[in-house]
Amino acid sequence: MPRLNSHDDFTPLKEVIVGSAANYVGHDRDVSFELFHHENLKGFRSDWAYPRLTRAAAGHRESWTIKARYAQELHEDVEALAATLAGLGVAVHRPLPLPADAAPIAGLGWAAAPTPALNIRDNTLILGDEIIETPPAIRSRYLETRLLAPVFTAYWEAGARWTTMPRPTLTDNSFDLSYARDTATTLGGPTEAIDDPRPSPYDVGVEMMLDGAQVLRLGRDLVVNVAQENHARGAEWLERHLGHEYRVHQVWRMADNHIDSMVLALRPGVFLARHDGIRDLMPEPLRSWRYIVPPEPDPGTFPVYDDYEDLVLTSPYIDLNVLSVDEHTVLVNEECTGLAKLLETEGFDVVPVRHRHRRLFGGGFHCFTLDTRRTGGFDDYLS
Ligand SMILES: NC(=[NH2+])NCCC[C@H](N)C(=O)O
Repeated sequence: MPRLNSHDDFTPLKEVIVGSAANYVGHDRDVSFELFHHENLKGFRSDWAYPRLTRAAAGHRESWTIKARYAQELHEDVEALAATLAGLGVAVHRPLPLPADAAPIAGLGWAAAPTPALNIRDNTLILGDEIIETPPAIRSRYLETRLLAPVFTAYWEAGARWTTMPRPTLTDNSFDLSYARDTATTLGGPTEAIDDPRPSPYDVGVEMMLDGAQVLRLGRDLVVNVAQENHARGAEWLERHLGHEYRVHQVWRMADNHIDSMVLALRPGVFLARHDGIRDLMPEPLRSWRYIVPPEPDPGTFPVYDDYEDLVLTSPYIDLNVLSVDEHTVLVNEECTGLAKLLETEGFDVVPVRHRHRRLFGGGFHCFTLDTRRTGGFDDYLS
């Protein structure tokens, strides 16, 4: 195994981990899930269609089944993504697949059904030669990085540093609700009301939670999205851990959590951004970069889902979540022709890749991958 080296999202990609969609059967709609996906779920009208789910408020686990056809199609698309990357000469590593009959996992005072290591950008941050497992905010994802342990072990054996941020207990009282309160139209819903935390003997107060996908990596500069106190504590940990070598730029509420469908760096000096206002939310030294803004998403390019049965977890801007193979080559959803054309006009080579159910499973190509070796170094892109 060569050495872990990944400082950015755009220098030539040599090795990557591609997530696994195997056995993605459903979601446990507990308080941690409802809160994390609040922005996309708040408009979801199932609260009156599924009164039976109010049972969850009494402490039952409620699971939400994903239609087998969608899970199968997702699995096909993810396997094809891995094959495309391998075809481009990138060494592809994979997590362990979630077993078909995975038993629920348990923490102190809770249990949740695990989901596969699919959106692997979320729970790990690669900074140079260091693997940092970040503290999950969703209970069902608590052990997700264990499915990556064989790959991480191989990198560790080849000299990587391997760190785990403090693990949260994830009781109801661990969560800062302020972002959801400030932005929501309704709180709670069909399952567990997020603004009615139940006391637990394991309560430790508001905890550190930060996903790798809240961090944009640019060599020695990191842009970290902070939307509430859980994130602020995670960002503070990162600053103390990294010391003075890195410049950590906190941005306030660019998104509810992940920023990789808001802004991605395509090459030094060029961002892909959801809208031009992103520029003003970025740290001052990055406002002079060029911001490429794709055309508004075309609703006709998404599969038609059932309003009541299919949980839509992402915004229609999810196709902005591209993956760069180098400073000229970008993997783009084949349905997103507007974005592909624009990137071609800008001088990029576009590799179209199929990904049908990006709205059901929370991510696009950037979310589903974790680049472990690129040629770029600990560079200063601001000077
Ligand atoms: N790393 C990820 N899972 N990113 C996905 C972010 C999706 C974002 N919440 C949206 O609705 O567009």
